[in-house]
Amino acid sequence: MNKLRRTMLFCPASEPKMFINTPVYKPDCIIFDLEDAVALSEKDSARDLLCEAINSIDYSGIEIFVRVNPLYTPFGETDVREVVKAGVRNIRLPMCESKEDVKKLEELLEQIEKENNIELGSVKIQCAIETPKGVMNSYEIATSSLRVVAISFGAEDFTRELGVDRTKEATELSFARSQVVLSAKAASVDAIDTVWADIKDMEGFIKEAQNAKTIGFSGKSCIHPAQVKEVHRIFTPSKEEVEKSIQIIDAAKEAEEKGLGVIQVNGKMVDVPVIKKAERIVSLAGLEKVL
Ligand SMILES: CC(=O)SCCNC(=O)CCNC(=O)[C@H](O)C(C)(C)COP(=O)(O)OP(=O)(O)OC[C@H]1O[C@@H](n2cnc3c(N)ncnc32)[C@H](O)[C@@H]1OP(=O)(O)O
Ligand SMILES: O=C([O-])CC(=O)C(=O)O
Ligand SMILES: [Mg+2]
Repeated sequence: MNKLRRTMLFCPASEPKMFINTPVYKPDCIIFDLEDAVALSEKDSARDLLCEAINSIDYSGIEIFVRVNPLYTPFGETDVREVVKAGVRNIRLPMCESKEDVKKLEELLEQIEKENNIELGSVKIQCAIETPKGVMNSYEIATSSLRVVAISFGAEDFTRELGVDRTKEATELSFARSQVVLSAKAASVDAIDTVWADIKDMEGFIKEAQNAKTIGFSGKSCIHPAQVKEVHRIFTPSKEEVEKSIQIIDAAKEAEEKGLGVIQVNGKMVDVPVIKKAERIVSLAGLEKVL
């Protein structure tokens, strides 16, 4: 864990006013979208606009991704070529279904890097898993290239492909979301949960974000600025959690010095997994500057 990816705020590349404002909301990452948020007739102009603007805005440390169109569409390859030449170093690949999809993007990136004197391997990939086939292949996707830094789940396309409605209870998503988390963890990459489309339903959004944290996601995609601060609150360890973790780590150190194994802190057993979890919380808090 060395980069915070709690929030990925989507912003349509066809909306210059919105994309100038995105850093104001301080998401950990911004995803400029050239795919589904952009009308077919606007694809070329949105790409041009984004490439023009990307270097003139101060994103002050926010990680920038661009969601390109899939490589099987007439826009995908040009999207990748132009945004990488404009300086983008993170691509979100939508509708990713197999390791071959990643390999195709990897070959294209290698070619673009060579042609433009860009360090080989410097462009990273986030694979969006949003079909049943993608879910079934999520581990091979996550391990298909050293460039893959994260995999994300997309519930809107997933439910479309499954032929069901997306419900607020999200029972139709539970297996797939957990599978994406397990594949990401097994591959040591980040797992990013899906967007919540009902921007007026904050209660539903918060419930889903809390569940995302509970089942192991590293963060959640957002579509509206109001969602960003809620995800940060949920995914940031609280002061109490950090204090409790420090207490556990200190007690474990003392026990080790005394040659003791398992101990108890505040009536709860503390052994190796508990200590490791406490260390993870403290390290996360360090990244998030809670300490
Ligand atoms: C299934 C998928 O593929 S999801 C991914 C693709 N979808 C997207 O990228 C959509 C991203 N989100 C949006 O485009 C917008 O939030 C919308 C269209 C849904 C709603 O936008 P609005 O009607 O403007 O919402 P609202 O009035 O609440 O916005 C409040 C302010 O936040 C800004 N804002 C809203 N969403 C965003 C965003 N994603 N990024 C930056 N700014 C935003 C608005 O411009 C507005 O700014 P202002 O007060 O200066 O005028
Ligand atoms: O990746 C996401 O969360 C958004 C998306 O494309 C989908 O849900 O189909
Ligand atoms: Mg989608």
